[in-house]
Amino acid sequence: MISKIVSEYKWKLVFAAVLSALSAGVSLWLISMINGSLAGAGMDDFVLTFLVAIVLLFTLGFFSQWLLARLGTSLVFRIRSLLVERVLGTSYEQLEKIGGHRVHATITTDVNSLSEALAIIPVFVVNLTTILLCFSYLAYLSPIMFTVLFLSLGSGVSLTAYIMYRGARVFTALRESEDGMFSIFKGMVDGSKELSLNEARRSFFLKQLVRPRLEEVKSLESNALTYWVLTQSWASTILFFCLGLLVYFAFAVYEIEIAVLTGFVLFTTYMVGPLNFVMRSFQFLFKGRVAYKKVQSLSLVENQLVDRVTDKSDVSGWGKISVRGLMYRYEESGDLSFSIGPVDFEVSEGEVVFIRGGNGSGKSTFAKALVGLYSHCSGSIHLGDIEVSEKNIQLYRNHFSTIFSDFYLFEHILNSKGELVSKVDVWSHVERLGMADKVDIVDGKLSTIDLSQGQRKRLAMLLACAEDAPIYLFDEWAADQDPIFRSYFYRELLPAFKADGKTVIVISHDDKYFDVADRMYNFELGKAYQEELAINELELSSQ
Ligand SMILES: Nc1ncnc2c1ncn2[C@@H]1O[C@H](COP(=O)(O)OP(=O)(O)OP(=O)(O)O)[C@@H](O)[C@H]1O
Repeated sequence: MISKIVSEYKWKLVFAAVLSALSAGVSLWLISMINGSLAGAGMDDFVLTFLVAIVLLFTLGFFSQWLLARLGTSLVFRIRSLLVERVLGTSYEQLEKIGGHRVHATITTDVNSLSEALAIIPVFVVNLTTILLCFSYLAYLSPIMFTVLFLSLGSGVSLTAYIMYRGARVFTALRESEDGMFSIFKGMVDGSKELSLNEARRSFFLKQLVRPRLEEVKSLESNALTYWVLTQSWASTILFFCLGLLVYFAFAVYEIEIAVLTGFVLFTTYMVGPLNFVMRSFQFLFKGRVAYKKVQSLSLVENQLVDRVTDKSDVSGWGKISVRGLMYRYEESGDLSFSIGPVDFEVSEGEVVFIRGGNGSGKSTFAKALVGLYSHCSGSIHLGDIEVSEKNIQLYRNHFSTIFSDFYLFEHILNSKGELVSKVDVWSHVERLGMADKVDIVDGKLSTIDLSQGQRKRLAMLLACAEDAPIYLFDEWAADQDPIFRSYFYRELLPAFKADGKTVIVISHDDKYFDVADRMYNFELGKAYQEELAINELELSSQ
């Protein structure tokens, strides 16, 4: 991802670096001009040349800084966009493994660190070049004095490098700890009801979870900052130490012309700025490196088709979905890892299929695998005669509209082509779902989603109906409905969907309505059993 961004911004980065280098070059020119005057060079053209240099310094300095500021904001925009595209392109399975809080932390924290590091690179290179130019000039001025400067500065910089290395390790630990902090913040927002209500839990949460974690972050942060402040102060100190050494050397050890010594003093003093910048940059570069590793560790996938839309109503005539020997295991350490399968399952076009089973028996896990959310399954899924594979998985997924028990209700209502619906097209669904007096649809958007859980589920069904996919999958949808609407769902809505040619897969604990099913599967400990006889039994019970 970074190489892609760097190649996109290559010329802008180079241009900013060239402008900054020219600006630094003009500064050096000014200093050598002043040094020349101090050494007794003529003053004939001094004023004019000096003024030209000053104007150049301002113009180049302004444009290089302005360009870099714009570059910084463009980089944040580009990295953020790319990262969002990658999150959207990455499978649900992978995101579930990563954890929402880590993705969120990366989008907010790592993007800034990465763009800061990238934006600083041109100025870093320029300052480093300035230091090298100063060195070359000083080496030319007096090789012996330069050797003294180089050796003293070199040993100081080696010590700085060691301090920075230690500091970088703290930054990695700090970033890991921040992930934990974001997870706690997520719990605080998601669990605000429970925390507001329950004093003991709130106190435990604050004392045992929040404070220790914040303390840890604070201590790591101040540790890291100590290293950087140490580096900064050391960089300035070492230069002045070198200056003193040079003066001592020039007078007491080795007789040096005063003009040469002035040159050394001027240039070494000038180097304080660039050297400080280079030292300060390491903090951002190290942070950027940690952020880069963090982004890489998420294994987000580049997906060129992330904004493609296929008309869902075009995916008809599929006949039958046949699942054979499907197995899936959650990645977890130890013996506690749950797995489903081998599962054999079938659903034909126009059927209403029920899935039942105890809590934790694997119904939702199977449903996610069935609709193509879990790709690392063994066994096979056939859509008609076609085997579902990596190549056609999105086409397969387009057959489904789902409402899982942990669904997210989006505000915008889209049709099968992914366009915003008009109110007249979907209002009959709103009425059918008993929501006409609760919401309106304005420009394809729900007027409100601040509703009860049962009502939000009805709106989720409205969104599913608007999408017009051939297969609906409802995971314990009726669990939050009142008895009247629950009965309406099983007795009226499901048959109506079937009459409209839809295929419906329903995960349900409502044994009172199992007679609605054309086919029924029972899950136990991750295994599925088709129940032919149970329907007859339930028909009796419902009479
Ligand atoms: N994200 C996950 N990571 C790891 N394991 C999981 C995850 N989600 C579920 N499991 C495991 O899978 C098991 C089955 O969960 P699943 O949600 O499929 O059950 P279910 O039959 O739908 O239950 P319920 O009727 O309570 O909704 C759980 O007991 C748990 O061990």
